[in-house]
Amino acid sequence: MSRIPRDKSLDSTIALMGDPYRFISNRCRRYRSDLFETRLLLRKTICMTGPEAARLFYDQSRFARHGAMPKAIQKTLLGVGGVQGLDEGAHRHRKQMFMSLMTPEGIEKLVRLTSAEWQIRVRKWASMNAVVLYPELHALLTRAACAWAGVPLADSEVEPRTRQVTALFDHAGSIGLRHLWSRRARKRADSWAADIVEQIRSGRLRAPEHSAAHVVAWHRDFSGALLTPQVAAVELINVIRPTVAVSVYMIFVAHALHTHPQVREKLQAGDEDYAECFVQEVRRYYPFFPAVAAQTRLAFEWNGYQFPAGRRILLDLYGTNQDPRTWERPEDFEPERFGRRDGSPFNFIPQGGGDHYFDHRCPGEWIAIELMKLTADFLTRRMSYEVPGQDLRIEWSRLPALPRSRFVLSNVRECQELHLQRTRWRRR
Ligand code: HEM
Repeated sequence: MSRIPRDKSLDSTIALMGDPYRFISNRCRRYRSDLFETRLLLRKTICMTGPEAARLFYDQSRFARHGAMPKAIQKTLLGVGGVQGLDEGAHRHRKQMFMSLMTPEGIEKLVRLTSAEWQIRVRKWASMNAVVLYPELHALLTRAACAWAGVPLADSEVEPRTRQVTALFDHAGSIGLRHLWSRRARKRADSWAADIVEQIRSGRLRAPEHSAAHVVAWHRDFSGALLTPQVAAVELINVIRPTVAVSVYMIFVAHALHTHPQVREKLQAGDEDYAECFVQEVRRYYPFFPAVAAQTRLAFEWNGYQFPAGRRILLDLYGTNQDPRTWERPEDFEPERFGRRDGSPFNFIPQGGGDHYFDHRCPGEWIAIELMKLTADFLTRRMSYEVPGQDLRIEWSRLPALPRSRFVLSNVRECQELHLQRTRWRRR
């Protein structure tokens, strides 16, 4: 039996916060192992990286999610009582509710709504000297996500709701005031969403039948009861918040187009297959979600290592997407690699691994991909712009990591002649 390598420091929380994306893979390289043990927030934690570790992590007979996420993340990013902390039958039943929203028609509708918002913004940006893209995308996506989810949003509400929803993912991983702001935003966003659920149930608000607000408000839990308004609110926000968070990937689409101009030419030609490979490479190459947490249900042995019961486990998402055993020259940005990928659900895991319906893998993966393709389409074919001098270096210690300048555009123009119809959404 081999001993799981132990990190030397008493607690590694500060080291993790300082380099959240490379903390696990750097140490695994140092220990020449796919796993090591450390303490995070004083709790013993086994950190793992790579496709074999990912396959193990998604074995539900060995790992559970309930109680695995630190409270600070529950009180901000995730909310309390949502699908992320459920296990077994209760999880599969709730997950089905999310998957029922991810139909080709549903996703196509969201892409249409987002495209209309992009068009409105491009016209506005054309009258501005400079545009900081990241905050602009927050408002654009909040409008599109709410319209899609059946959540009414008056013009006067757009700004405060955008700030609240954004704080849930943009400030959750911070400490100090930004973290407190995220906690306050969670309380406000939950009470806004709970009110919408109650309005739908009492007949004061009619949400379209297949919209997220309608589906969540009338969803019956495993036991047959309606969700409490508080839990329904968390699940409704579980649709709106991550849709707005696609703004992070959209910024990386812009960043990749700027730093790899040869890619832009290929996208301008309108090759749909290449566009798919491009956004997959953006999701592989750039950092977003560093890791996911679970805990062992029971003691077991794996590859000669003994795992104790009740141990917290962190799976390295970013490092697995960069693992040289799967990816040749992982440090190169090369969309073509996705034309020859094996398609394993455990070696490319920017939004989690395993199965969308049965595991905790992100149900919004197809949304993220389609909204990123839409972004690439706008930035290469439907508008022109310049990228003025700015600091585009990525802030690796931030969660989520972003270019320091948040991507500034100038001289924006709408391309009338390239208003081409997007081809229909197709699931791969
Ligand atoms: C912005 C891009 C996105 C990223 C980087 C992302 C990332 C992730 C990750 C890493 C997980 C956890 C996987 C695991 O625990 O194994 C997750 C779960 C989840 N995501 Fe996403 N996500 C994104 C977009 C979306 C969208 C657009 C939606 C919905 C509209 C969504 C809804 C959810 C939900 C509800 C879960 C919990 C699933 C479960 O526990 O079964 N996400 N996401």
